[in-house]
This record gives sequence, structure tokens and C-alpha cells, in this order.
Amino acid sequence: MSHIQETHDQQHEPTNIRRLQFPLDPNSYKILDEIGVGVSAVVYKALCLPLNSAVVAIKSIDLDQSRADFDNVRREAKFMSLLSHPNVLNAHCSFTVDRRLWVVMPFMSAGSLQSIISSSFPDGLSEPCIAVVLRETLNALSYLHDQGYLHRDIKAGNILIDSNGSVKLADFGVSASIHESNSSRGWCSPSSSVFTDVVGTPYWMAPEVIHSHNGYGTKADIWSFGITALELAHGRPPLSHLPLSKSLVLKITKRFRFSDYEKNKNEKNKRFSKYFKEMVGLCLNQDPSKRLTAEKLLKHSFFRNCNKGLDFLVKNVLHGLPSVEDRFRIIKSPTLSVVPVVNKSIGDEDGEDEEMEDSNEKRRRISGWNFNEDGFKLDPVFPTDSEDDSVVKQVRFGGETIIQNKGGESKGESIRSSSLDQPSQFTQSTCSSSSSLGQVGEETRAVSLVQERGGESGESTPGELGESSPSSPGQGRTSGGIIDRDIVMQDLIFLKRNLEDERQTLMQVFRLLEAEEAVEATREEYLERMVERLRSELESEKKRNLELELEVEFLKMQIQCDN
Ligand SMILES: Nc1ncnc2c1ncn2[C@@H]1O[C@H](COP(=O)(O)OP(=O)(O)OP(=O)(O)O)[C@@H](O)[C@H]1O
Repeated sequence: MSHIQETHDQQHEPTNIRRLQFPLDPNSYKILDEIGVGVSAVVYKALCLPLNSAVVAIKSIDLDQSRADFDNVRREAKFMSLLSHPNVLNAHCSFTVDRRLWVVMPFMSAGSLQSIISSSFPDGLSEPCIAVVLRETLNALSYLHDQGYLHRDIKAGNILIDSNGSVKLADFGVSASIHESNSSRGWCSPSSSVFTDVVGTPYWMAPEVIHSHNGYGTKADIWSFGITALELAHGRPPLSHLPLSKSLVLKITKRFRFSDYEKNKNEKNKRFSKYFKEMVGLCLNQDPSKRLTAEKLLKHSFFRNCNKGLDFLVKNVLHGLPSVEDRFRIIKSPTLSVVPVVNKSIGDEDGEDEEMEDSNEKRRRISGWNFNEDGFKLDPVFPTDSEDDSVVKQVRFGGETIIQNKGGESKGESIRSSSLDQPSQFTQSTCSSSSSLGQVGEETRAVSLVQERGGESGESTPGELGESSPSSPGQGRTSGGIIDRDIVMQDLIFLKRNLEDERQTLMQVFRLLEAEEAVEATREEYLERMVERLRSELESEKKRNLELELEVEFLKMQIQCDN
């Protein structure tokens, strides 16, 4: 492996340590605290001793563990040094230390938006704060795209804030230069399809990136920007609160289909303005060509109406916030890793998952996401052409999509889906994709189905379903009336709440325990325990699912008997 040792141009560094030469040896730095961890990197707060003990952040990237090859890592350092914009984080310098690359950067004392949210704003930030953060981020993105770069990993974890409220886009580990890419392929417009490699973090990835055989361009960043807006608004990106296990996702699909999510969702969404929803909708169009450019987005009323400055963030977000190092100790709690530091090539967790993916389960797959502006969330899009058309059919019905099994064997399989857009070409490509990342996309979307369809199913009357479902009478929760949907709903909602309470209690206990233990434990021990706990959580989740399924069967039988 080659070594790099390079200083970066510091002429644009806005602080009083501008133009200083940062030393290229590790002994010149005193590590103070661990402040963050990524897929293959640890970030430290440190002092640069020869430079008056200036505070810096050092990202120490394990070159052996890094999934990205050395070139990628080098690329991050190079990008950071070439770019110059008040909203882009420039590195001071980088050099190798044994098998690690140290990237020395300005210390952004409030850390990332992701760490701020997970420690202090679990339900998300207020809209005016989001507007400021997004405006600053969009400035950076517009600059990057102008310069011919894609970031490819836009998310709250890569948006850093300083104590004065200044916002900077960081982490260019997977970013790419359109110019470089095109040097071997010929020039094309940055917004059009240029790249084909699957990079980024799954929850934030645009559909065309997950199914990258069609290629993607700067609009992929716009999608991720839209997901980031939802992340800031809700406290996490859509679908990310569940582990990416096929079997679990499929079981939960069954379990939560009848939940009262819709009700909760409406309560939570009251606080968002029409402009905000519209702006996010413009980012989350399935068709990249219909997404606005960063420059045009900046002119959207949502940003035009935002007259707050950085001091607004200081008052409303940073005030009273624990230090980034203290927050990190708490964030390290394994329960929060249910929003995982996502493995960028997640596969099946065990062989069992594969076996479980029988044809029934495939039927429930979702082939894409449509942004639902009213609900301010992503809605699943179902395949129009099923792998087995004798099994599933999709019926457009008054702006809603009804998915049902043919032959009336629905057994609760009927799902209603309201969507703003028809499935696009990307939807189609999703259906045919066989890449592992494509599967991740489908799995996460299945969770969307779990969470977001439930309430709607609950709202629909048996009559509505009956009208649109010629083969359904007499089956499951259909208009035939053999099963009383209301009773099943009530029982399941009750059961779900109980399980949810139980889960919350467990999480709180884990959190408390971990916060104390993490101080003492080594990182390795901590990770082992985390895996163990997640495993046992998974086991109990499986158990609970089984119980719930039995309960459902029992209820069904009971209702049938009653009828
Ligand atoms: N310059 C910095 N100043 C202050 N805190 C930082 C700085 N850089 C990173 N951090 C903190 O470290 C955390 C981890 O950063 P890192 O870039 O390694 O990972 P990530 O972006 O969250 O994940 P990934 O590895 O997927 O990119 C951030 O969330 C942030 O809180």
C-alpha cells in the first residue's frame, strides 16, 4: 500500500490558524477524546502542540478495515484540500500512521447534526432550525455541483456545526469528481447519468444509485438531501429504526400491517409547513430529471422565507447542548445502534433468511418509494409486474393502489397504498435488480410498508376494500364480513402498544447501563457486548412475533366462530 503525506492548502481556512503548517507526525498531536465513529474510522478531539495547542479533529481511518480502497480514502483528503467554500469543511493535512490515515481537520465543536439529534432532539429539529441547516448545506451542495463534484453521502452525520452556528458539509470519502469520471468516458452534463458504482449509505441512497445500472448524477445528491430533510424533521431517516434483516423485516411486515401508525404520523406532521413539504417533495421525485437542482432549490419559497441567521441555531440548537465528547459516550449506547452505522454492503444475516423468502414473501416486496407530501413520508411503490402475475395484482382505485392476491386468498395480504406518482422507470429497474444492495433497498422499503400502510389499512372501511377487490369477499379483513376488522384491529393495536412499551423500557435500561459501562470498557469489549445484546433483542423480537402471529390466528378463529 502506498503512503501519502501531504499538507493541504490552508489559504481559505477562515480561522485564526489560517496558513499555518500543520505538522505531519502523530507526536505533534495530543489526543484528548473520542468524539465519533464511522464505518471504518474513529474521530478524535486533539491538540496540535506546536501550534499553540490549537484544537483539531483527527479522523483516523483504518486502512485495513476500510471497505473503501486506499484510493477512496486518499480521494477524501484530496477533495477536502481542493475545495474552498464557507460551508465545506477543509482538512488541514493528512498523513499515514502505521496502517491508519490521519486526516487533521478543524474541530467543529458541536459535532454532526446526527449526533446532536440522537442525543438531544430525538424527534427532530424545529422547522426554522431545519431551514437554516438545510440552506447552509444546500449552499455547499450547489458549490460542489458547480465545481463538477458529487458528494454521494449527504446525511445529517456529515453536516457539522461549530460553536458559532456555522454549518459545514464534511466527509468526502465517497464523493467523486464528474470531471475525473468523465475523463475516461467523455463529458456529460453533471445532472445526467454518469456514475454506476453503488456508494453511499443505504437509507439515504437515491433509487437510481441502488439500481445503478442506469447511472446517476448530481440529482442523486438531491434525493439524499431530501432524505436528510426528513431525518432532521423526524429525528431519523425513513425506515432506519429497524435492523436490516430480511426475516425480521418480513415478520414485522405481517405484524404491523394493522397498526395505528397513520394516527401518530398525522399528529407529528402538524408542525411542518406546506413549503417545507413541497420542497422535500421536489427532492424526492423518483425521476431524477424531475428533481430540482441545488441552485433552484435555494430559490424555493421554503428557503426564501428563511430569514434566520446562524445565531438562531446557537440559541435554539446549541444552547445547553452537552459537549460532543459527552454526547458521544451516550450515543455509543447499543440501543441507539438500532439506527445502525450502516454497513455499506449489507447482506443477509443468516441462511434462514434466504429460506424464509418464499414466494409469498416476495409478493410483499416494494419496488420503490414515492414521497407523500401530505403524510410527509415515503410511501412504498409496489411492483406493477409481479414475478408471478398469477399471484398478485395491483388495482388503481380512485388515486389509491390496492394490492391483493388473486383468487381471494388474501389472508390479510390486501394492502392499500396511496401514492402521488406512478412507479417510474427506476421502479421497474428495481424489480429486476439482483444486486445485494438492491435487496437492501427492497428490504428497507418493506419496513416502510410495515410502518406506513398499517394506519391506512385501519382507516379503510370494509366496503371500500370490497368494492375494489372482487375476489376478496369472505376472506381476511374484507367486505364479506366473516372477520370483524374492528375487533382484530383493536386487539392488535393493544398488543402492539404492549410490545412497544416493553421495548421502550428495555431500551431505557440498556441506555443507562451502557452509558456507565462505556466509560470503562474498551472499544472491543463494548462492540462484543453490543452484538450480543442485539442478538438477544433479535431473539426476543422473533419470539414476540411468533406469539403475535399465534394471537392473530387465535383471534381469527374466534371471530369466525362468533360469526
Ligand atoms: N471535524 C469534526 N469536528 C467535530 N466532530 C466531528 C468532526 N468530524 C467528525 N466528527 C464527529 O464524528 C462523527 C463520526 O464522523 P465520521 O465522518 O467518521 O462518520 P460518519 O460520517 O457518521 O459515518 P460514515 O463513516 O458512514 O461516513 C460525526 O458524526 C461527528 O459527530
